[in-house]
Amino acid sequence: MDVADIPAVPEWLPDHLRADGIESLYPPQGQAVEAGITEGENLVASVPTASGKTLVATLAMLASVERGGKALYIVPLRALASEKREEFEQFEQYGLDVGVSTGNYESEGGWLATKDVVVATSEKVDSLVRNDAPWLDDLTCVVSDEVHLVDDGQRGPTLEVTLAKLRQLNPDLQTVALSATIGNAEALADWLDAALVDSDWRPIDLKKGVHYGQALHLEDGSQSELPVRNSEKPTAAIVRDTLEDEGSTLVFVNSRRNAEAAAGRLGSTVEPHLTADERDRLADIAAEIREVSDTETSDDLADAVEQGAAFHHAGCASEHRALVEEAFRDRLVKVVSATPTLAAGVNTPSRRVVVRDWRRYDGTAGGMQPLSVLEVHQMMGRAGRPGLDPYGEALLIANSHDELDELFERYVWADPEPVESKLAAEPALRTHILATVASGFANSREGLLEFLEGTLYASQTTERGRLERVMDDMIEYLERNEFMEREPSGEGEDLTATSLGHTVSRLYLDPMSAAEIIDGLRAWQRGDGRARADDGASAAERSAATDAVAEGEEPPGFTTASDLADDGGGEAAERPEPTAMGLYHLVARTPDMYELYLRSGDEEEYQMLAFEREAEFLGSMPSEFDPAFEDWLSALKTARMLEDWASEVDEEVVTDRYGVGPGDVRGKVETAQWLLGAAESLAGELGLGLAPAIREARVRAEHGVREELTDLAGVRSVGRKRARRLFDAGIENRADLREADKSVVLGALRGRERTAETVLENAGHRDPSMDGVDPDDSARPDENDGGASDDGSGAAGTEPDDEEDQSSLGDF
Ligand SMILES: Nc1ncnc2c1ncn2[C@@H]1O[C@H](COP(=O)(O)OP(=O)(O)OP(=O)(O)O)[C@@H](O)[C@H]1O
Repeated sequence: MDVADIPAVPEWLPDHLRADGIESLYPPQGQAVEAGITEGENLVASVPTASGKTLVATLAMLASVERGGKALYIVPLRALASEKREEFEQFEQYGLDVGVSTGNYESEGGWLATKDVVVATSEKVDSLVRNDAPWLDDLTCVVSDEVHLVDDGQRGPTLEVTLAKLRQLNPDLQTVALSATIGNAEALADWLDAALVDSDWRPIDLKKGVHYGQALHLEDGSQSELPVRNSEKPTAAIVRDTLEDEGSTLVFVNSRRNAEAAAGRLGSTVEPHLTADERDRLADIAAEIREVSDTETSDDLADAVEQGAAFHHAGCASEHRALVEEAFRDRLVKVVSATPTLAAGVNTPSRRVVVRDWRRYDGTAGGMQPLSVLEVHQMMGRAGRPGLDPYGEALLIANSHDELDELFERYVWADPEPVESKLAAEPALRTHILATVASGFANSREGLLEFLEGTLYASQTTERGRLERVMDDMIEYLERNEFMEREPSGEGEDLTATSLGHTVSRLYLDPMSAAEIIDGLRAWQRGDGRARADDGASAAERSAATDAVAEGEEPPGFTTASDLADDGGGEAAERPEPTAMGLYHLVARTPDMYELYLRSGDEEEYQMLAFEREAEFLGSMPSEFDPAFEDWLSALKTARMLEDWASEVDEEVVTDRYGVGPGDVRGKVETAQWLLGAAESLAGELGLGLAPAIREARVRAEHGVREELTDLAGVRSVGRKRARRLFDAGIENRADLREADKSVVLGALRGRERTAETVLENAGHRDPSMDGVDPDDSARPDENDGGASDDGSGAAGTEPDDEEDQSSLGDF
C-alpha cells in the first residue's frame, strides 16, 4: 500500500514518511490499515522483531489524535519509554504534543492532560488509574507494546489488569496490541475483541542455524564453512568471520558475569580489525564511560570498548548502556555481549546474532533450564540491519552432533509457545483485587468476578473455579489485614476498601509489603524489639515464641485496627528512634524488594551481624531453624548495602563487597526510597510518630550520604561527592551555600565554573525530597528488567535534566 493511500491520517503524514524513506507500507502494516487501524478498530499485530510494528501503532495514534482524541502508548521498560518518546517527537513539528510518564515525581500526572500522546510503563499506567487521573477518561486509543509479556509471572498481571481497566473506563477505547510472533495470537485477539494480523514477514531475510564443528548449518539445509582456529572459541570465530565481511555481531549469554567475560575476550578478536580513526573514536567513548562511575564495571567496559567490544546488562548504569547502544549503532563497537535484557526491544540490529547460551540458571527450577522458544526467537530477530545487510543470520552453537540435532528441533524449527495469563497467582490477585476495589472498578464480590471476566485469564481458562478460589482467599487476607471490609448484601457480598487500604493501593504497595511494614513499625512502637533485646532471652527462645505465634490462627503480618489504635498512645516520645539500619531491613524484607543473594560464607557473617545488631530490628527475628531465616538474612545483606551507601562508602567498595553492578545499587536505592516513602505515609496515617526517623533514613539513602550532608546533597546538581567536597570546604548546609563566596564553591568543585554557577543557583530552590511524601505520590520504581530499575529515564520529558545533573548521576 502506498503511503498516500492510508485513510484518516493527518495530511502531512505521507510526505513525512517519504522524507523518512518510507514510500509504501510493509505487508503487515498494509493488512493493519485494511483491518481499520486508522479508523478506530481494535487490532492485535503479531509480527516478527523489527518488522515495523511501531509504525502500525503510530498510524493508529495519529489518526486518533486527528479525530480530536488522545493516545496512550504502554511500554514494558523505562528505557523503551525514552526511545519511543524520541521517535514520536519527530511529529512535534506538526503540533503533536508528546509526554512521557515513568518517573516518581507526578501523582495523577495532571500535566499529561494536555498531551496528545502519552508514553508510560504499565506500572505507571496502573498507578495513574489508582490515582484517578481524570484525563484517562479522555483516552481514545491505547497501544500495548510487547503485549506477549502478559505471560510474565511478575509483571504480566499488571499489564493485563490495566488494559482491562482502561477498557472498562472507556468502552469505545481503541486497543492496539503489538506482539512478537507467538503460538496463540488469536487468543489475544479474542480477549481484546480485535482483528488479528498474524504474520511472519520480515523486511530482511533471517537465516537461522547452528554452528557446529567447522561449519554453519542453516535451516534451509545449506552448510557453509566457518572454521574455528586452534585455541579459538566458536563465538570468537563467528565474530572474526563477520568482521572480515565488515559486519557486527550481537552475542547473547546467560549472565552478567559471562557478558563481561565474553566482551573482554572478544575485544582481542576485534582489535586488530580497527582503523586508526576508529581507535581514536573508541578511546573517546571509553573516556566517557569511565566518567560515568568509578567502578570496576565501568573500567572493564571502557577497556573492552577501546578494543571495539562491549557488554550490556541490567547491572550497567543507564548511561553506560546508552553509550554502548549508540556506539554499536554507529558501527564503532563491533560486538556486544548481552544478557537477554537487550532482546526486549531496544533497537540494536546487527548482521549476525549468536545465542551462545541457550540455558539459564533458574533457582526455583533447581538448575540450568532451557530458554523459551519465544525468547530465543526474539534474540534471533535482532539479526539483519534494514538497508545495510542483505540478510541477517542468527546462530546457536552446538558442541556435539546430538546437540546440533537438538538445537534444530528445540529452537530453529520450533514454534514459539502460547502466551498464558499468570493472573490467578496470589501475589498478583492480592494486589490487583485491592486496587480494583479501592479505585471503584468493583464494589462487591460479584462485581470483582465480573471485572475479572474482562481479563485474558478468564478468556483462556477452562478452570473457572481456580480464579474464584484464589480470589476468595485474597479477599479474606485483605480483610484480616484491615485493608478491606466485606458485608453480606442480598445474595452476595459488598466490598469496600478501608482508608488504610486506599492508602496502600495508592502507594502502589503489595498489600503483604504494607502488612510487613505496619507490623514492624507497630512492634517498634510497642517496644518489642528492645524488650527482647534487654530481657536476656536467647535468640532461640525468642524464635520459638515467634514460631508459636506463627503456627497459631494469626499469620505474621496480622494487624487489627484496635492494635493500631493502641499504638497511637502518648508513650511514643520516650521511645528511641529506629535506626536507619533497622528501617532499611524492614523495607528490604518486603516482597516488593528483590533481596541480594547470600553467597557461600555469607550466612555465617550475616548471622553474626544479626545478633550484634539485634536491638535495631523492627519486629521479631525468625529462629535459625526457621526456613524464613535465610530470607531474613538476605534482607540484612540488602540493608547493610543500603547502610554502606548511606554512609558514603565508596561506590567501588559497595559494588565489590556485595558482588553487584552500579545499576543494582541504584535499583535497590530507588526501591528503598520508594518503600521508605510509603512507610512514612503509613506511619503518618496510623499516628505512629515515627515519620521523621523514616524520612531521615529515606533522604540519606536517596543521596547516599551521612545525616550532616543530607541538606547539601538535596540541592539539585550537588549529589554525593560534591556535597562532601563542599562540606569539607566549610559549607555545611544549603543556607551556607546560599551565602557562600563563589571562589570557595569553585575551589570545592575543582574550578568547574558552570557547575559552581548551577549549584549556587539551585541552592535557592526548595528541595522536594525533604518534604513529606504526598500520599498521592504512588510512583514506584519499575523493577522491570530483572531487578534493574537503573535506566535513569525517570521523569524523562517532565524535567529534562540539565548537563550538570547528568554528571551528578555519575555518583552512582
Ligand atoms: N514501510 C516501511 N518501509 C521502510 N522502512 C520501514 C517501514 N516501516 C518501518 N520501517 C523501518 O524499519 C525499522 C524497524 O521498524 P520498527 O522499529 O518499527 O520495528 P518493530 O517491529 O517495532 O521493532 P521491535 O520488534 O524492535 O519492536 C525502522 O527503522 C523503521 O523506520
